[in-house]
Amino acid sequence: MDYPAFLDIPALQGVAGRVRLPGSKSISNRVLLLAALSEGSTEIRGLLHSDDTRVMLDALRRLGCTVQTPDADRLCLGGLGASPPPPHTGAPVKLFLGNAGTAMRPLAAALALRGGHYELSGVARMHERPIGDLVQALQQLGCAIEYLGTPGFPPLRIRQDAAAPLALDRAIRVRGDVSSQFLTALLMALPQRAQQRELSIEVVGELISKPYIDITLALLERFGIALRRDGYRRFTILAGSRYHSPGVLQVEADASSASYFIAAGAIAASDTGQKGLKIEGVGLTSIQGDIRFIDAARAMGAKITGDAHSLQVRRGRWPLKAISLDCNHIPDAAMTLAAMALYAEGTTELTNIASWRVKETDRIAAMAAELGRLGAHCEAGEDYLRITPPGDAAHWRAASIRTYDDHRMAMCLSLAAFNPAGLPLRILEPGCVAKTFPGYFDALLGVAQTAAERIPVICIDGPTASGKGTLAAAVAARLGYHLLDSGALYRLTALSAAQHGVGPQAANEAVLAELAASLPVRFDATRVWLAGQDVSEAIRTEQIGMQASQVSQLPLVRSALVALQHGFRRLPGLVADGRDMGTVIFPQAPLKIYLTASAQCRAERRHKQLISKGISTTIADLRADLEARDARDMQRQSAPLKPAEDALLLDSSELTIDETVDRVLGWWQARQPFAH
Ligand SMILES: Nc1ncnc2c1ncn2[C@@H]1O[C@H](COP(=O)(O)OP(=O)(O)OP(=O)(O)O)[C@@H](O)[C@H]1O
Ligand SMILES: Nc1ccn([C@@H]2O[C@H](COP(=O)(O)O)[C@@H](O)[C@H]2O)c(=O)n1
Repeated sequence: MDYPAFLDIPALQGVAGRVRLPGSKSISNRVLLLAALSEGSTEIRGLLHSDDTRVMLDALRRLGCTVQTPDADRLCLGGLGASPPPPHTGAPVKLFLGNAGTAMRPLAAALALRGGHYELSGVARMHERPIGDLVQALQQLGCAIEYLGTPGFPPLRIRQDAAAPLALDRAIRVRGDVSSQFLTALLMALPQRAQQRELSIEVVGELISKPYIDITLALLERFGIALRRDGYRRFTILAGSRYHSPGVLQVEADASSASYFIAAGAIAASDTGQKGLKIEGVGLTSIQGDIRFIDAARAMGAKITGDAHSLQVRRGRWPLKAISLDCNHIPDAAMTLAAMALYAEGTTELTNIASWRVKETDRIAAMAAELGRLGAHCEAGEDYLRITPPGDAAHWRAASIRTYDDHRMAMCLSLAAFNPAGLPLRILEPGCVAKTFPGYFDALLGVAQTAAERIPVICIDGPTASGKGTLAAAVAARLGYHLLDSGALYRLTALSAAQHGVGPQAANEAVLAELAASLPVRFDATRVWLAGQDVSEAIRTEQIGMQASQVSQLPLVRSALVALQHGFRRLPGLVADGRDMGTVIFPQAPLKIYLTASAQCRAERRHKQLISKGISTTIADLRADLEARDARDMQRQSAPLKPAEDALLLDSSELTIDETVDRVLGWWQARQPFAH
């Protein structure tokens, strides 16, 4: 999925419908590693496809695991099981783990205990995320693991002789108060060495994020590992433990990702008669700790019901109620409470969140800064955050939100688009959501509702071959907006008419209008389908272009296509190219461009375009054709081609494509309210 450099979200009003969430990141990466350590193959269903699971999968492939994907929902991973580790004397196996803590920590432990020669590295931020307590615990055992950069942080080198004895007769001590991932890493790695004896881990300090340990324990059990435990202080892996693939394993949808939609359901009004939002793939009995977010959301006012596999959310108390909460049990989802606090009466206090400081970014500082940008007042401490929302609608600001390469910052702050002031919101670098939820914005905007007038439209009208389509597509891509190529609809009508043996002349107006009104058309990112047939090329011929120009003269045909064109106005916005976008179809559009170029220039461009497709023609013929088409478009009675009164004129004769794009984006930016 290509994300733009920023995404502007218009003010949102409601949510309704259903949303299907991607698989849990925590479960996905644990299951991948456990399957890799098992004998035989594991079929994993519902695996999350994101940056973090991709780096884990790449690493497992490099380690020798086989990976097959029979379809989009299933992945079969062949485990390493009893196969011998690579020699510690050979060249290192280099593993790049991006910014995935759920890959770096468990792999470091698993490979140190497996033996071999490895180098584990990640992005710059990963090299700032602590791993010293885990490394120390492994060094206590006698594992040969060292830092390749700053002590206490990745990158790491592991050079471990698999045959060398390890100090496994006493309990391994590991700190639990910095990251629970250190304990998870040891719990998943140690069963490799538990065939002959039982192995114990002792947690030093108060364990944080206990629910993540519960996920680890539940999954260890699924893979055949038996444990004895004393609360969260001591864990003993029983002698004879060995990883067995469970065969098939279904990954639950991500409970942390659910938190954004739970919050949206609690914040956004839904139309009378609608039941709010249904969240599918994760339910009330989830094994993920972040499911307890629903208790906090309920305390703030959300109405949440559900079953084992889904949740139903709607707004209850309004405004929301401010809460004071120890968030140790929901460290990731708690960030969403900070966004909900924007809509609460009073000050919300989130405590015991020190772990936020060592995540993808310093989340306490980042959250305080960005909520402040929206008009909230925040007080940030070492391990707490207090949020007082903007006093009233007048105190909200149209903000340009920094996301710090942190997916959760982007997703949480997107909820500010429901602000009562009706202000749009800009999210910078929205692509960071790919870490756990690549389709997040499509999912949110797919269930969000707002008045059509709030959805911005940029109209680009002009004569044939002036570059409208090229410009419109580039502007839409840069803004993350939808695209309407209205000429394609007239071309489709002409093609459909030809297929039905109906000529494009006025005598057939009623039949042509009927065909236009019921075009069985489907657009995807790059192709156009008519009655299930890919007609992307068929509608682009000069002959169909000429017939399109003829059918477009007919008022009944034009009216028949209006509703279809309005249907393209979807969140977050639209760039529409044609002849009457600014004058007839979207007369209230906030930006209208009338794009021209000299007839000679347009004929030359079209000539070049056709030659590149292997179609031979002359510039003179093309010029005559396009002038005839322009004359017909400009002189027709119904919706003639002309600049809208408030259109900006752009002559591209002397401009490159990039220059026209920059010019339009410059005009667009100048009209946006975002403070920098
Ligand atoms: N500023 C420009 N400089 C040079 N070539 C350009 C420029 N803008 C567009 N072109 C080229 O001109 C050709 C026609 O552009 P395009 O198809 O976008 O025009 P159009 O106005 O959408 O045409 P139509 O009216 O047939 O839909 C394309 O090959 C495109 O790459
Ligand atoms: N809004 C529009 C768009 C197009 N037309 C007519 O359709 C013909 C084909 O359009 P292309 O942009 O794909 O070349 C064009 O010649 C116009 O006559 C229209 O009327 N209104």
